[in-house]
Amino acid sequence: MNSSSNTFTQQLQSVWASQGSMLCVGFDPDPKRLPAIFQGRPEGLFEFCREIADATADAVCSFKPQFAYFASQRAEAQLEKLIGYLKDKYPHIPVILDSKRGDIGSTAQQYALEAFERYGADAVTVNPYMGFDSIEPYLAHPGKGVIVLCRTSNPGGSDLQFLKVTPDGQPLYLHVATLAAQQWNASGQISLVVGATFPEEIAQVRAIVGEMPLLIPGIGAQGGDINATVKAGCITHQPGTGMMINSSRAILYASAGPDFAEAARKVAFTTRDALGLASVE
Ligand SMILES: O=c1ccn([C@@H]2O[C@H](COP(=O)(O)O)[C@@H](O)[C@H]2O)c(=O)[nH]1
Repeated sequence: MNSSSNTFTQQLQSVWASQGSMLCVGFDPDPKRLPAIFQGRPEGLFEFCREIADATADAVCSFKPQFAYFASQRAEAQLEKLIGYLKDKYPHIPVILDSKRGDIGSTAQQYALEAFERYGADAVTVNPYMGFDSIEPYLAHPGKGVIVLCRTSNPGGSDLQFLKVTPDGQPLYLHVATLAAQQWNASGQISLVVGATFPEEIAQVRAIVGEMPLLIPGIGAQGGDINATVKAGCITHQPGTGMMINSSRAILYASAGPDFAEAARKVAFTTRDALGLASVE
């Protein structure tokens, strides 16, 4: 099925149904952790990620390359090639560029072109700290997904996200969820990032945003609880939908040996099945 004319949200709806998966595999290729056969190769990051994609594609609802792992290695061309490969070979699987952009409108326009035209991503992560005019330029790209940081998975996220910011004492992350649901999402392009490390907050956000898709990092290497996450983020009448639950390092580095792809596939399927089971229990 070619889904290039579908919106990000439509792509998600069909991939949740066709793949029966809420797993998002993240590409965070750390040169120091690549299996030996990829070390020192000019396109080692691309080749490693391609093997992981081919090994896990039938277990996922989305792929999420992390921009920093490519940019730090002067490997943006490999990121471009990877996303091109994913879109050609797996057009039904949405690709999220995780670059967490945030800047004034004129610069945000350039970041939006970078994500959607240079890289051809279906969605991009953005930081809402600079307000709606820093998010609007991404929404000018019809059908593309704009995934706004809300309650991040890291411990330091509480430093700012827990601050009470409204007269009735709403913390910042719930205020972001409220703005996203009530003011920013007229076009239906917005999703939110909520960490699996904070299931109570996932449930609070879900109560505010209805059926809005949630990108949930934090299972696997960060130790988030799969059952608690799925129960907190589920859409009651549509089990198996509503979430892209990301795992990067636990899948990428399941083995550092020649069996790395097979090991990644095994972890991806075990994770997909655990997510599926939790959604129907
Ligand atoms: O709150 C956030 C937002 C983004 N991330 C990103 O997700 C992956 C997590 O990787 P793991 O190896 O599965 O821990 C990574 O790319 C982060 O940049 C996040 O972890 N938390």
